[in-house]
Amino acid sequence: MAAWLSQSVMWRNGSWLLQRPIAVAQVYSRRVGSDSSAPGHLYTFQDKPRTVEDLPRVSFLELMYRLTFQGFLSRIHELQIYEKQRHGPIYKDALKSVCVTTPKLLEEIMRNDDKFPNRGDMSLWQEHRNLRGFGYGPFTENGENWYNVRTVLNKRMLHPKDSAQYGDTLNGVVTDFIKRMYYLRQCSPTGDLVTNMANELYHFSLEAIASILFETRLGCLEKEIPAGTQDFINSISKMFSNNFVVMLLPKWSRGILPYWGRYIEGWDGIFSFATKLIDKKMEFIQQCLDNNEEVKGEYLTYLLSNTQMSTKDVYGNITELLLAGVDTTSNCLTWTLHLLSMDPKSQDRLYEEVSTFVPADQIPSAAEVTRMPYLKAVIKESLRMYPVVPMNGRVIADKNVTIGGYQFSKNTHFTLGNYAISHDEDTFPESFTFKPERWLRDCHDRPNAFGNLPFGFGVRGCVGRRIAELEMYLVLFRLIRQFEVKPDPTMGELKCINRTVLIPDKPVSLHFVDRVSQNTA
Ligand code: HEM
Repeated sequence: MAAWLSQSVMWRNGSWLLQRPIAVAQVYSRRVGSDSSAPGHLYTFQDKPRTVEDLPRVSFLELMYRLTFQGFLSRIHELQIYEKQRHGPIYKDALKSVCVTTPKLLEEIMRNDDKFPNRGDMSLWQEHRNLRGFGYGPFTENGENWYNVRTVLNKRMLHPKDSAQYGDTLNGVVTDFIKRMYYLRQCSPTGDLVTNMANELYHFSLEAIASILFETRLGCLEKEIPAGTQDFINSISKMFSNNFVVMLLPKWSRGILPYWGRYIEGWDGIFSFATKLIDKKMEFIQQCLDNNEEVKGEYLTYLLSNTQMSTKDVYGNITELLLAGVDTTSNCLTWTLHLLSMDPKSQDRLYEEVSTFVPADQIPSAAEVTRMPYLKAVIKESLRMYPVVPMNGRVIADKNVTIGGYQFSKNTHFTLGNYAISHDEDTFPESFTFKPERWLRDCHDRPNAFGNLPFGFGVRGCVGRRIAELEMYLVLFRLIRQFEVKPDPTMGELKCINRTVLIPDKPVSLHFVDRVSQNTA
């Protein structure tokens, strides 16, 4: 597993998108009639409709018991399913947030979302930006300012035709990754084993997103990873592993205990890496202008030369994009390869598609991969089974809302239990079985779209979605066309744990059997 992920021990309200509990936890006693689990109907025994007071509740002590004695701390995503079984699909959690765990309830929330949707309190991240004079990025910004930021960031990124322009850049990274796979296989005793795929894919994802954001190659796929890049990876680890502790400790302890200092050092390392690359690009653009040359470039050039964004805001935005673009795609790819290795039938079907869609000597284009139904279905099903972001949040601030038949006042915080939702048996029969076919157009019963929203929903949905998908399609296509992926029998059963994102509980080893030498043998 990528070094920083394995070191990262935080549980930030279960989600990397929400970095602090919304309020101090309180212990509640259950009210009479509160354990009904039939949302969507008004309360029949009272004149007034149900309110938040009528919801089933998880107490703080119960939560502590589950995390410690029942071992849910590293399996917080599974706790969603556990609590759903006990309390029904909507309940109040120990941190005063209302949890929803069915596609229908999720849809109700999303359809009532604010004009400027809000995931919750991000003040801890904002504090670092304030301290160092950096602007806020898409995660830390809220309200109208967030909307203005997104209007700029969305261009050249969000629309499929925008992401398609990065096809060649990404293909260059994929080519280097395939070369690295050959090198790693060669180094293994069997000649085809790669022993820490998550780590390899982490480097691939970092190289890929940096090649788009900074329009430069970092060298993460070389035999030796450059020192500066390794410092950046370590800084991410440092920031995340201290984030949770800092969140729990009172502010007065910051000068006494080491965590705050480490947390800030982590952020400083992340920003130092990103700002150096941005400064380099600014110098390049200035040189072009001084020489009366046309300024050509992709994402960063666009932000620096075609928008009104100040330099401190470019620093803030690009750094947050970079942070979001690494462990998300790398983990999804790790799970996808694992699932395919365990399911030869699905892998054969995927191989058939990739080997017939594009001639064997050609590298697929962005347009080609986005037209391949089975390839897309495989990624979608992998994200359903292992949603990279297993829990998300929304604060509905504009208005009072009725969700599942309960009335909620403005500013209610909702926790969206993505993991329980995408394992909802009514929507996904045999929800723990990998079935990419569910997502094919000719499937009779295509599932409710709200059952699987791995990239979120609406205007606040993932800005990197199209780039992430393209990157994953291109690399998966090439890997499966080149190799038959087989499990390593010595690895044992792979379990899923929650470390910010859903990661495997041990390093993933896979055999990559070369299809060409296999066919000619
Ligand atoms: C498998 C890959 C990815 C998954 C599953 C994923 C998932 C998500 C989810 C669930 C959200 C929250 C959306 C919401 O609240 O409705 C989000 C937000 C975000 N993602 Fe991604 N993401 C992925 C890759 C990326 C990449 C590659 C980038 C960078 C290019 C990125 C940048 C962001 C940013 C900046 C936000 C915050 C958007 C905002 O608040 O306006 N993500 N992502």
